[in-house]
Amino acid sequence: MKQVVISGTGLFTPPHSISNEELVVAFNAYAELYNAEHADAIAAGELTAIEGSSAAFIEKASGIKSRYVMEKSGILDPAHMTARIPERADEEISLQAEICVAAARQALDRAGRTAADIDMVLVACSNMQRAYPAMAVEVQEALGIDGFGFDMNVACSSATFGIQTALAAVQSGQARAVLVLNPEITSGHLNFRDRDSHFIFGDACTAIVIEAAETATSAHQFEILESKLKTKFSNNIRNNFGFMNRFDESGVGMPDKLFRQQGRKVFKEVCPMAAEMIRETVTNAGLEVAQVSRYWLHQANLNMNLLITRMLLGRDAEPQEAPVILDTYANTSSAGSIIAFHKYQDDMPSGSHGVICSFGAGYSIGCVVVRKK
Ligand SMILES: CC(=O)SCCNC(=O)CCNC(=O)[C@H](O)C(C)(C)COP(=O)(O)OP(=O)(O)OC[C@H]1O[C@@H](n2cnc3c(N)ncnc32)[C@H](O)[C@@H]1OP(=O)(O)O
Repeated sequence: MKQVVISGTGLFTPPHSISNEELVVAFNAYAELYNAEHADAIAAGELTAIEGSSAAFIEKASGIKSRYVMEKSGILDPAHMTARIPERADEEISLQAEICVAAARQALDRAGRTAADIDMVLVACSNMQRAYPAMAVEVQEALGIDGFGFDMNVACSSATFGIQTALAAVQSGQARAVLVLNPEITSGHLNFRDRDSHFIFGDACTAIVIEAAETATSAHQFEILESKLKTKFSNNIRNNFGFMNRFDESGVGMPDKLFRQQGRKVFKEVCPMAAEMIRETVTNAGLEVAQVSRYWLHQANLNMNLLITRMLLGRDAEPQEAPVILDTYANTSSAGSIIAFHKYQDDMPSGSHGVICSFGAGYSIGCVVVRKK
C-alpha cells in the first residue's frame, strides 16, 4: 500500500479572546434582565428564574479559561448574546472560506507545497455557513486549485474522518495531495443564553496537507500508519438546525436549533469508547500503547482527556504526553485535536509515534496513528 504522510498543518486563530470572567459577567447581566422582565411569571411559578453562572465552575468542570471568537462585542452584550457579523455579498469571499484560506496558506508553506500541487480540497467541520455551493469549492477557487472539492460533516470528528478520506484518495491515486480544512465558527451554534453550555466552545480553523510519502519534501512529515473510524447513534449531543426548519415556523430560532447536550451522559459513554478505539487502532498499527509518546486528543473537556489517558496508560499522563489547548481555545470541535497536533509536534524525535483522536456528536470517533519521519 502506498505510504501517505501529513506533510504540513496550519492554524487560524481569531482576533478576539473572551475570558471566563468576561463571559460570566455578560451571562449574569442577561440573567438579571430576564428575571426582572419575567418577574411576575417567575413569582407565579410559570417560569423558572435563570441562575447565575460562575467562572470557578467553568474552569473546574471543563478546564476552559478562555476562548477565541470571530466577534466579541455582541456575545458580551446582555441584550444580544450572540456575535454581530454582517452578512457579506455573494461577490465577496465568505467568512468561513476566508479563515480556511488563512489556515491553508500556513499548511501549504509548512508542507513546502503550492496550490498547484493540490488535487482535492475537503472542508470538514461541524457547521457549514450555507447550504451550497460547497465551501470547499469556494476555497478551491480562492486558492487557485485545479481539481475538485467537497464538504463533509461528522461534527467534532470531522477532521479525523477527513484525514481518512484524504488518505484513501491519495492511496487510490485520485489525488496527489489533499488539503483538509476545519473551519469551526462554533459561536454560531452555541447558545450563549444557556447556563449549562454557554462556556463550552470557541472559534478556530485548522488545515492539513496530506500527500504521497514518495514525493513529499516537507521537514515536518508524519507517516499515517493506521486510521479507524466509528459511529454509534446518540441524541445526547444534538442540534436540530436545518433547511426544513421553515416547514414548522413555530420552531425557527428555538434553543433546540442550537447546540445542546446531556453532558454527564456524553462524558460517561464517550470516554470508554474513545479509549477502546485508541487501543484497537494502535494494535492494528502493529504497536503497543507504551510505544505511543503523544496523544493529540479532541479538546472538549480536560477531565475527559485525563480519564481517557488514565484508561489507556493505567496512570496519569504527563502534560507533554497529552497536550492541552482547550484552556485557551475551549472546544473548537473538529479543529481541537489538530490544533494540539499543530502546536505540539516539533519536539518529537524521528521515529516516535503519536495518536490523533477525536470524539463527538453522532457519536463519532476517529483515530489516526502516525510516526514522525
Ligand atoms: C464531545 C464534544 O465535543 S461535545 C461538546 C462538549 N461536551 C462535553 O464536554 C461532554 C462532557 N461533559 C462535561 O464535560 C460536563 O458534563 C460539563 C462540563 C458539560 C458540565 O459539567 P457537569 O459537572 O456535568 O455539570 P452539571 O450539568 O452536572 O452541573 C453540576 C452543577 O453545576 C451547576 N452548573 C451548571 N452550569 C453552571 C454554570 N455555568 N455556573 C455555575 N454552576 C453551573 C448545575 O446547576 C449543577 O448544580 P447542582 O449540583 O446543584 O444541581
